[in-house]
Amino acid sequence: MTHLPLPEGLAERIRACNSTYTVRFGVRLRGRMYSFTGWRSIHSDHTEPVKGGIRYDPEASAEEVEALAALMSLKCALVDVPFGGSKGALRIDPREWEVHELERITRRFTQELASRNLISPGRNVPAPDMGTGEREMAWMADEYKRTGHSDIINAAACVTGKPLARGGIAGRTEATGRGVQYAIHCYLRDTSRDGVGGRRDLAGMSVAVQGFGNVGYHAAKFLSEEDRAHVVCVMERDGYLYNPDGIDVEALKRHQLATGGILGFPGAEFHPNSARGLEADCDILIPAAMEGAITRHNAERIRAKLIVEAANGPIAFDAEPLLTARGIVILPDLFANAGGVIVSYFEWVKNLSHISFGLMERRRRERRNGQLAGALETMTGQAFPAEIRDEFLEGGDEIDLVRSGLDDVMRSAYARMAAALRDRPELVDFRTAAYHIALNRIADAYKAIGI
Ligand SMILES: NC(=O)c1ccc[n+]([C@@H]2O[C@H](COP(=O)([O-])OP(=O)(O)OC[C@H]3O[C@@H](n4cnc5c(N)ncnc54)[C@H](O)[C@@H]3O)[C@@H](O)[C@H]2O)c1
Repeated sequence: MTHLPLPEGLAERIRACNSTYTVRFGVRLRGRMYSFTGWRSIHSDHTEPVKGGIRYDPEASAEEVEALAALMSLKCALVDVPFGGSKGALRIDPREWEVHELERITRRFTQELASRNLISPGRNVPAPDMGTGEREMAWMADEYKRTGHSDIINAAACVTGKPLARGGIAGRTEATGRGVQYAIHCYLRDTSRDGVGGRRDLAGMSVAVQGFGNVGYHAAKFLSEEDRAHVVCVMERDGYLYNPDGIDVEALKRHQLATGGILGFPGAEFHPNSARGLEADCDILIPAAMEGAITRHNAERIRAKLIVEAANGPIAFDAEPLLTARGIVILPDLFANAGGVIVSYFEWVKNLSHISFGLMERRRRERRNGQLAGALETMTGQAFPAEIRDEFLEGGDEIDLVRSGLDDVMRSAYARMAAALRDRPELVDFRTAAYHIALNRIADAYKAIGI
């Protein structure tokens, strides 16, 4: 916080997590009792509700959850969504349990959280993260509704990332991957920077992705299908695939779903040492799996010109200077993977307002296009033929509203970082600029309420 003079004590106040709850509970499964440990950490409740995903991971720990909760506070402040930061985890390997067992465990975990106000539409709103998805969110929302702690009218807003049929919003599942794509677009549009090796068009650029789960798969899909980038390398737990001509992302997803891994995929060369894929020849590297993937041990061998942090904290603290010294640009996690929390905010607002966004968007377009059609008819003195008029008046759907909203918020956050970098030369890179903006916002909130 050396670039940000704060009143005495405030930096300390912001740095520390407000609270971290450990929950331990038992579930009777397979004829015996199994014990589970989980956490929900609240970093900063300067704005409520607090927000952050829940991950299912056998390596989860309280320290990791606290660090991720702090990152959520910064992320929300940077992109200007009105949430404080929180994060949760359950120490479990979801692949070891049947679906009906996972459901019982998740429902029991939800009861533990609900009894401590750690899941609540107005206080604390979880979302999916590593190892969880819309299925777990649907179970959580349903269980929350049944607890005595439920705010029944707004119960659906107690978690985001739900399936559409259970109060979710169009585009949430792919929102983080979509945000990664928009983050890259923002960077390439910025003419004050060099682009990627002097290039600004994603078509033909080579991309490597670590982690082919929710975030990694969607980012790879949009970049290859819509921007015509070549996804040349995909890393997963079992190894990495490399094809300099580009990997068929959809075919690989089908293969992964059918076999549980990427081994045996016919469209690329397989290498068993997964982490070596980080060093593959590519323009853009997208780590989208776990923390600390890039360390001081492999940083010197990274060949990408741009690293986009789709995962939280994929670059170790001491690896970053080694990368930036070589001119590698980093789009930091609090910006690059904010798409999830941004669209979560839309979902939360939708649940609380009890309004169908699709309907709203259709009405808005109908009004606007109706006025336009009227003006054109007056100018030309001719009425539109009925079928053309109908097509012209046809409204968009919820997904259009979500995408344009996400794009808007990402562009604004990027513009704030770029302006900070331009106005304050001491902020040397995007991460420092992002931290500066976010910490300022949080500090202002604390100063306003008096600490
Ligand atoms: N889901 C979201 O909306 C969201 C939002 C913001 C940030 N994130 C972050 O993005 C990252 C990925 O989250 P996700 O939701 O896509 O999780 P996910 O569980 O859907 O996917 C993670 C993928 O990474 C793979 N993986 C795990 N260990 C690996 C390793 N050592 N090498 C290569 N691959 C490995 C897994 O097999 C899995 O396919 C996490 O850091 C998460 O915190 C997710």
